[in-house]
Amino acid sequence: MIVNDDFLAHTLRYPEQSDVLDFAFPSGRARVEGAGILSLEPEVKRSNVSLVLSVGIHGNETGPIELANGIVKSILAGDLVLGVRLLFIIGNPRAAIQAQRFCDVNLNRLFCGSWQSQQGYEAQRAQQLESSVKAFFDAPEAVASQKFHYDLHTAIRGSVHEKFAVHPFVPEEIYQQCQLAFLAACGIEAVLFSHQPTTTFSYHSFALHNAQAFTIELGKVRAFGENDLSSFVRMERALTELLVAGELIQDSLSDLSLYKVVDSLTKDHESYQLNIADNLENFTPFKQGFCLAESLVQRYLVEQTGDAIVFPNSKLPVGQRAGLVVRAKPMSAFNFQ
Ligand SMILES: O=C(O)CCC(=O)N[C@@H](CCC(=O)O)C(=O)O
Ligand SMILES: [Zn+2]
Repeated sequence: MIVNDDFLAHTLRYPEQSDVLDFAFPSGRARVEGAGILSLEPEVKRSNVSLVLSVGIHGNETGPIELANGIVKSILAGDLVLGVRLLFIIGNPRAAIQAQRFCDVNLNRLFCGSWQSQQGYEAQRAQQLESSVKAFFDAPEAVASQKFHYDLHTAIRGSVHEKFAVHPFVPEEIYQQCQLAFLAACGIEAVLFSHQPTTTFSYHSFALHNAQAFTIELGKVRAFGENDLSSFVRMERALTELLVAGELIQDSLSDLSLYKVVDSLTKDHESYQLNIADNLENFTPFKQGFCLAESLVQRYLVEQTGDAIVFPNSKLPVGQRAGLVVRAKPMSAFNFQ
């Protein structure tokens, strides 16, 4: 089996690959650790960054897969010189082939060991991804480097802010200004600050590996070949600069909209429903007292005018997250270092 420069094509061709494959590329050495998992070690010594770049954790979120695969292709072909350590992950190859969000269960709820109480393809996949990330961040080469994980997604709905990021829950509430300035340079318009730990992939890398880690939403879900790659140019430029020069390019924070997550909605009963239109956009605000969700168990009333919903979804099993309620905050409400 030979890996050519197109790792996406390789992954879709061999979605069940379990063999490890080592090969050289013009600026370093590569290892396919399993289906959709490619680690790249640059030739340059003392790389100052170890970056996990994951895409397609949800199989049908193809825009980020095409974007990141294009950059990795340029590195493998020798058109870009890799300057940092990279673990490139195409998260859910089986679901990507089926053009589905997932096969058995939502992969992005199975990290931090949650896969242990689940069965099926995604449970096995979460275990495999956790161990690849651990090996990557625990490697001796990572010791002196900064650890980053950017987990790229696209949203099911349209959004008032087309591109936005989810910041992991940080108990001490002190945030890294240079990461937010990097997100701004990537073309991110809004950041949500989580209010509690989760079992998402990015939270896992933050909590277990002390990485600066974010879920990044780059627009709306579209099929392979239907993405407008020109909408990713700022993200592409910022990632390329990071991969080649090890630099987080910076943009002013002044255009970023900041939100605190105030509640996580949970589907608490089969009768659970969200009282919103199917085409309502993420970040649409509500009036105080609006009954946003209800079931035979309870009702959720909006606490404050302006509170908005992100990721609303009630077509999921009881017990799962049905959306995040967020509240806009001024920059002065946050502490940065
Ligand atoms: O649009 C949606 O409803 C889902 C888009 C998506 O997959 N978002 C991530 C966010 C993860 C996080 O909260 O950090 C997810 O739901 O897994
Ligand atoms: Zn997703």
